[in-house]
Formats: sequence, structure tokens, C-alpha cells
Amino acid sequence: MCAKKIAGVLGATGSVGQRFILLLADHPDFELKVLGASPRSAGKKYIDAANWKQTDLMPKSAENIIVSDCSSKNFKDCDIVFSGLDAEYAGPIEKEFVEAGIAVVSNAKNYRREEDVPLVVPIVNPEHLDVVEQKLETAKAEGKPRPGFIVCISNCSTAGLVAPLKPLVDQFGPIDTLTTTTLQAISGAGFSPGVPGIDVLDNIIPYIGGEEDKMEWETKKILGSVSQDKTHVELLTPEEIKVSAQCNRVAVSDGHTECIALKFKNRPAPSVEQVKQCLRDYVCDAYKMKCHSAPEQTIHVLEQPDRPQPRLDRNRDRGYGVSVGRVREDPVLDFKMVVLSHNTIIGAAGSGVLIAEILLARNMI
Ligand SMILES: NC(=O)C1=CN([C@@H]2O[C@H](COP(=O)(O)OP(=O)(O)OC[C@H]3O[C@@H](n4cnc5c(N)ncnc54)[C@H](OP(=O)(O)O)[C@@H]3O)[C@@H](O)[C@H]2O)C=CC1
Ligand SMILES: N[C@@H](CC(=O)OP(=O)(O)O)C(=O)O
Repeated sequence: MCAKKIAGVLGATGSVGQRFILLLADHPDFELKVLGASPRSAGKKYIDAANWKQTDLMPKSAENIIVSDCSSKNFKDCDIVFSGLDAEYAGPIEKEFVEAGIAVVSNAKNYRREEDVPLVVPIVNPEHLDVVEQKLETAKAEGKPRPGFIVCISNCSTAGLVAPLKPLVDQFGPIDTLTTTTLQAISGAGFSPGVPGIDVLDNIIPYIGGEEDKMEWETKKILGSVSQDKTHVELLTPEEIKVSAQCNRVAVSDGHTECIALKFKNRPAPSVEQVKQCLRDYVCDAYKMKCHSAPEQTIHVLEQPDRPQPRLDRNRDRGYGVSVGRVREDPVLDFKMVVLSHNTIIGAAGSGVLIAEILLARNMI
């Protein structure tokens, strides 16, 4: 068996960072060695620096790691660095890591819109990693050292949204119009400081800054395609797909729910049964590649009239699967359905780990 790859986590104390710690403990391909966070945490043992909020206990292997500051020299032995950094600080830190030749898989929004940076939901568009492969091959052909690179993970609500869209577009052709109304968990807002109980208990907050724009834009990149020369990703145009999002924060710990409706371009539209069968039959490439964390069932189609529910369904396939229920005809568009995804697993850290498994399988790290 090959030696494990050395991994580091930036923003290791936060909501996403803590999920990375859980997912990387006892991972067969990666050994977590370096943890980074803000100057407030640097120099402390992880157990003292992190305000642990997961329902699983902190892995023993992480407890005594001394938290580093987020300088690339502390991560120079890492084969891969996962970032769960606060977006306010992620930009220059991640840039410095890439310039130091490090492979970074980031949850932060800062580089998602760069045309040569793949924005990847690993159960949907892993082929966008061809852009990275091309960069590595070009450097090799020019006799240059292996360059650093960044792969971005999408916004967490967008990850859940695009999962059922991908097999539908593959089988029935383009989507003309798409609407989504989200009910987002509080873990999505992070832990520093997090959503105050007084704001969210007995309440719904109908605003999440920047979220609607991110969902509308990122969907077009994720469902877009790699350019012929593999140097960048081409987005779907507004003429190709119209997306409208409304985002709400609700008093749920983990798991984003979305009520979506869509209309296909092609007529006649498929039947409800064809739509459900298409979702059930979808097998993501990461599973075909035998990646360790890939979901066995990418999309769980639930038939019970009151499902999916976050507390009952968010952990399907260990949080890497997406649940879809209440698939039915829509009197305005073609279909409507309810989608549930685990926001810190397939919406964040889990996607990061699965992307790294794909990079490893494709020999890019
Ligand atoms: N939560 C979610 O579901 C999702 C979040 N994201 C994105 O992932 C990123 C992390 O989110 P989340 O975990 O929720 O956020 P948190 O607020 O919970 O965590 C932020 C992390 O950044 C660190 N940090 C803060 N300031 C600095 C600094 N100056 N230098 C270095 N590190 C710093 C914090 O360290 P310290 O504890 O020391 O302050 C902490 O580890 C964000 O960009 C977010 O938008 C993406 C998808 C989903
Ligand atoms: N904004 C999401 C979390 C997230 O994914 O944010 P961003 O797209 O900035 O990484 C939430 O609040 O639930």
C-alpha cells in the first residue's frame, strides 16, 4: 500500500474546519498533520484552541496538535491543504500557499469566479479538474517545477441544488428556468461568532448576505463545461438557464433544505416517474472511480410525503448523498421537489475530502 499523503487544514477551529478534522481522522489516504487558524489560536493545542461543537467527539489524534499560524512555511510538507478560512482572510493566505507550490482545496468564496479555477461539487462536475491537470502537464512539458493550484468548493446551498440537476440535464437536456427557496441550517453561518440563539429561535431570518447571488452565479459555472483547450471553464449564459434563489436561515443545526421548481427547454417534458428514475439511477463518477468517501447512492429519492427532513435524512451516505422528495408536477414550471443536503459535509468539508480523493486517483497530488 502507498504511504498516506500528508494533509493540513487552514481554519481548523471553525465550523468547516472541525468537520474536516472529523472526516480526515483515520482516513485511508490522508494523514492530518498540520492545523492552522488565526493568531488568536496559533501556539495553542487544538483541544484548547477549538470551541468544539460537533456531536461526535474530537478525534484523539487532533487534540494535541499545536495550531500554527497560516503561513505556507508551516505547511511545506503537506501534499494537500484544505481551507475552511473565514473569507475575509482567505484571499491573500490561499494565494501565498499556491505561490509556494501547494495544492489547496478551498471552501472560501474568494477564487470561485476565476475562470481558470475549477468550482467543483465532486458528485456533479469532477471533470472540471481537467483544468488543473492541464496546468500541471503544461508546467511539466516546460520543465518547470510542479506548480501549486487551487480548487474551489461551491457555496453549500448550491452544492445541494446542482446534485439533482446534473443527471436531469444529462438525460433530458437543458433547464430553461429554475427557482429555489432555501431553509438553511445555522452551522452554515460559521462559529465566529455564529447566529445568536435570540435571533433564530422561534424565528426565520429571510436574508443571508450574498447567498442568492452566489447560488444564481455558481450554478452556471458548475453546470458549464471545460473549454476545448482545457485552460478554463465556460459558464452557461443567462439565455441558457435562468436561476432565481431566495434564501432563509432556520433553526436547524445541520442540513440545508431547498424547495425547487424547474422547467426543461425541450418539449414534451419527461414524466414524473422518468424524473424520479433518472435521479435514482445516477451514479457519480467518484463512486465509479472507487473513491473512499463517494456515496454509494448519490441521490436518495424518498417517497414518504413528509420527507426529506434535516434531522432524519442529512446523514444518508454519511452526509455525501443528497435526498430528494416530494417530486411532483408544477402548474407553473414543469416539476417541483424538495432537496436536502448536509451543508458541512457535501456542502463543504466532505466535498473537499472527496475532491482530494479524486485528485489523488488522477495522480494530481
Ligand atoms: N459553514 C458552512 O456550511 C460553509 C462554509 N463555507 C465557507 O467556509 C469558510 C469557513 O466557514 P466556517 O467554518 O463556517 O467559518 P468559522 O467562522 O466557523 O471559522 C473561520 C475560521 O477562520 C479562522 N480565521 C479567522 N480569522 C483568521 C485570520 N486572520 N487568519 C487565519 N485564520 C483566521 C478561524 O480561526 P479562529 O478560531 O482562530 O478565529 C476559524 O478557524 C468560509 O469562507 C465560509 O464562507 C463554505 C461552505 C459551507
Ligand atoms: N452562506 C452559507 C455558507 C456558505 O457556503 O458560504 P460561502 O458561499 O460564502 O462559502 C450559509 O450561510 O449557509
